Amino acid sequence: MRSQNLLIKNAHVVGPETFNGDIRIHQGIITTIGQDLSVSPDETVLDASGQTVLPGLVDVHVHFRDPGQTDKETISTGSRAAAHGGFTSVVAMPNVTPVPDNAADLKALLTKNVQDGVVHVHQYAPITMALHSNQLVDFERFNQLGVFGFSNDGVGVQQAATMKAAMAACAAVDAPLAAHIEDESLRGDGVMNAGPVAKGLGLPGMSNQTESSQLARDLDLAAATGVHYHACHISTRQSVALIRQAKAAGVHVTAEVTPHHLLLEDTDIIGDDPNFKMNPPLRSHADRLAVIGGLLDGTLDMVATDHAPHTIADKGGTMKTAAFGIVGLETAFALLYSRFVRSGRMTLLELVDKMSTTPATAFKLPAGHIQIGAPADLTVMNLETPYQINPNTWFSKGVNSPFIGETVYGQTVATIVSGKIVYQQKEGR
Ligand SMILES: NC(=O)N[C@@H](CC(=O)O)C(=O)O
Ligand SMILES: [Zn+2]
Ligand SMILES: [Zn+2]
Repeated sequence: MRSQNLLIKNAHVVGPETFNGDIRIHQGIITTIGQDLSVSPDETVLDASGQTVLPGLVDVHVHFRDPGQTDKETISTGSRAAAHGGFTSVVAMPNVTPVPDNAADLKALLTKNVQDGVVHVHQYAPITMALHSNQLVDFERFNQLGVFGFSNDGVGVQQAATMKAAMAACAAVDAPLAAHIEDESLRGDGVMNAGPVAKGLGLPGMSNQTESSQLARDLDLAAATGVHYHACHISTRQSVALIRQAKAAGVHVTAEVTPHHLLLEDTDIIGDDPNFKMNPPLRSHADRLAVIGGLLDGTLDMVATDHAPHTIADKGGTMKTAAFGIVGLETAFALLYSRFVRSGRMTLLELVDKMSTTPATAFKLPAGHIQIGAPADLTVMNLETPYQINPNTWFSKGVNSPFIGETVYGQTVATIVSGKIVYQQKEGR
C-alpha cells in the first residue's frame, strides 16, 4: 500500500532528538520538523497533543511460528502485535517448520515477511542445517538474500568447532551471529532455575552455568574470529560479568535482556504455573539485580522480548510438560516504562535508547531517530492513563504471559511504519 502524507501536530518527542513541534512525513520519510506547520490538502493530520512521540521500538528477537505452527502465531498476527506494542521493526527467529536452511525456503520466508508484516520484519537465518546438526548453512548465499544475521535460537550450538567455523563464516560476510547460549549436557531435564525454589516445588533445575559456561567459550571464540557476536536473552550474574570483561577487552559483543528477566525472579513462581516457564528460566534475586545493573551500565545493550507465543494446549498442563516461552510484544514497553521509568530507576530517554536507538545502531538499522531524512517509523504513546494488561486486547494469538492483570502505564495510541499508520487505538484497546 502507498504510504500516506502525514502531519503529526503538537508532538512531544523523546529520543536522541528531543523537541516539541510538528512532524511532516512524505512518502515514508520525515521531511520537515517545525512549529505550527500548515496542513496541505493531501495530508492526513494526527494530533499528538498530550501524548509522547518516540522513535519506533526495535525488537531483535521474536518468534512468529510461520510457517509450520500458525495456530500459535503468523507473520500477520505477530507483526500486528508488534505494532500494538509500539514496535516498528522486529527480527524473527528461524525456529519455524520447516527450518529455512535452504535458499528456496528462506526466500519464501523473506518474501512473506514483507507481504504479511505490517511492521518491518527482518529475518535470522539458521547457523546449521535443521538447527540441531553440525552442518553449516550457506552463509554467503543467505547473506546475499538479505538476512539480518544468523541464529540457531531455541538450541545452543553444542560443539565448539561448529561455533568457531560459523563465527568465521559470519565474520567473512560481515553478518552478526546471535547465540542462544545453553549447554545441553548441563541443562539435563531442567524446567526452571536450579535452587531452593525448584527444590521446594520438586522441579528439576537448570544451573546458571548452563548459560555462562557456553558464553565463556563463545566470547573466547568471538575474540579469535572477530565476528559480531550477539548474546541472546542473558539471564545470569556470571554472564553479565563475562560480557563486561569481554567488552573491556575489545571483543565485538552485544547483548540483550528480556523484560521478564528484568522484572521477575524464581521466587515469583509460587505454584505450578507454566506461564512462568521460559528458557532461559527466571533466575535468582542476585541474578535479576545483575541484569538490571548490566542494562543500566551498558554491559547489556538492549531489551528484546523473545516473544514466544504458544497455544493454550501447549502451555497448559504443568511446569514439567508445558512448552518454554512467553509472549512479550504487547506488554514490553508498558511494563518497563511502568516499573523502571515511573519508579525513577531510569529515564524515558534511556528506555527509548534500550528499546530503539541502540538495537538499531548495533545492527545498522535505519531506525531509532526522529529527524529530517529518516524513515518515518515512530510510535505515539499515552503515558498518563493506567490500564490493566488484558489479552482480549491483543493481536497476538498467544496469551501465555505471567503479567496478565497487572496495572501499567504506556498505551500505544498510534504506530507509524514508513509513514503509514499501521496501528491506531480504538475503543476497547
Ligand atoms: N524462549 C523460550 O522459552 N522459547 C523460545 C525459544 C528460545 O528463545 O530459545 C521458543 O521458540 O518458544
Ligand atoms: Zn533462545
Ligand atoms: Zn527466542
